[in-house]
Amino acid sequence: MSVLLEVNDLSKTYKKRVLPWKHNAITALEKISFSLDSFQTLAIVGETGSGKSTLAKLLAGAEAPSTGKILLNGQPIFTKNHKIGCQNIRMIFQDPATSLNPSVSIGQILEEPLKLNTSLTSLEREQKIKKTLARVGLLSDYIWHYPHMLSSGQKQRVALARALILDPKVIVADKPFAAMDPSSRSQMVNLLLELQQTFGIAYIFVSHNLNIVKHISDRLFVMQDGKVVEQGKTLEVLKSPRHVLTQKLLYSQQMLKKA
Ligand SMILES: Nc1ncnc2c1ncn2[C@@H]1O[C@H](COP(=O)(O)OP(=O)(O)OP(=O)(O)O)[C@@H](O)[C@H]1O
Repeated sequence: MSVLLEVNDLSKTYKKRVLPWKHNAITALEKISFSLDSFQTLAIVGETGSGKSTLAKLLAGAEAPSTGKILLNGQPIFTKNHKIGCQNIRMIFQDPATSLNPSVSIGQILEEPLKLNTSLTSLEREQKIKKTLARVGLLSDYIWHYPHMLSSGQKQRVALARALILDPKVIVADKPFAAMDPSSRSQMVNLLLELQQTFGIAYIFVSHNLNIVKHISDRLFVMQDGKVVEQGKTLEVLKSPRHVLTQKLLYSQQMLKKA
């Protein structure tokens, strides 16, 4: 049987205009290959500008890769069938304040992916929205709320509901807790773990927070300058980091804790 997600030689080079007639190539992500199964979480950490968000965006189909393929259950997605990719790999962004349209109600935000990707009737969509809100711990009344009426933790739950609503196999979360207070953050971590246990979702989790990464992930990639410089089982990498960058990240996290 094939693995859930297989990534082969995925890379991204951006062209940046430096003069009106001249572009420089920026390799945001060098060729990367890996696989991930249901119930697994891969965490990605690294320095600022190391290519973490680029990898997340490529995996979620938000950007086209320069090279490489993404296979889901052995089938190429995004290149051949964008819709299957969009349904099965969903993304949660860093800042729900900007990723949720402020002029649209929560009900409409959650209905949009259903309208675009399913043939559910209006009543079925409403039922699915209420069920999904309950799954993320929000009352069905939230359908009538607007993003500005919610706390940052509630907004991120709505963003999670929007990701969950199509019953995806993979969720890519790009620094999803960066704008949250520690208590809402730990509630969200527990919620993500619960959802994984129940639905077998695979997570790709980009973060700067090694404590969360330690708690939530099975495997870890450490990135620098568009390359994975260290990888392995999360607990082993964090216990005996071999690369100097991993050691540096651990050291700065420990210093932050002491401060
Ligand atoms: N649309 C773009 N056009 C040009 N360059 C880009 C673009 N997006 C990212 N880059 C460049 O690619 C590199 C990797 O950026 P990326 O956002 O993936 O890093 P990151 O590891 O997620 O950083 P951070 O942790 O600060 O969010 C950086 O040099 C960045 O400037």
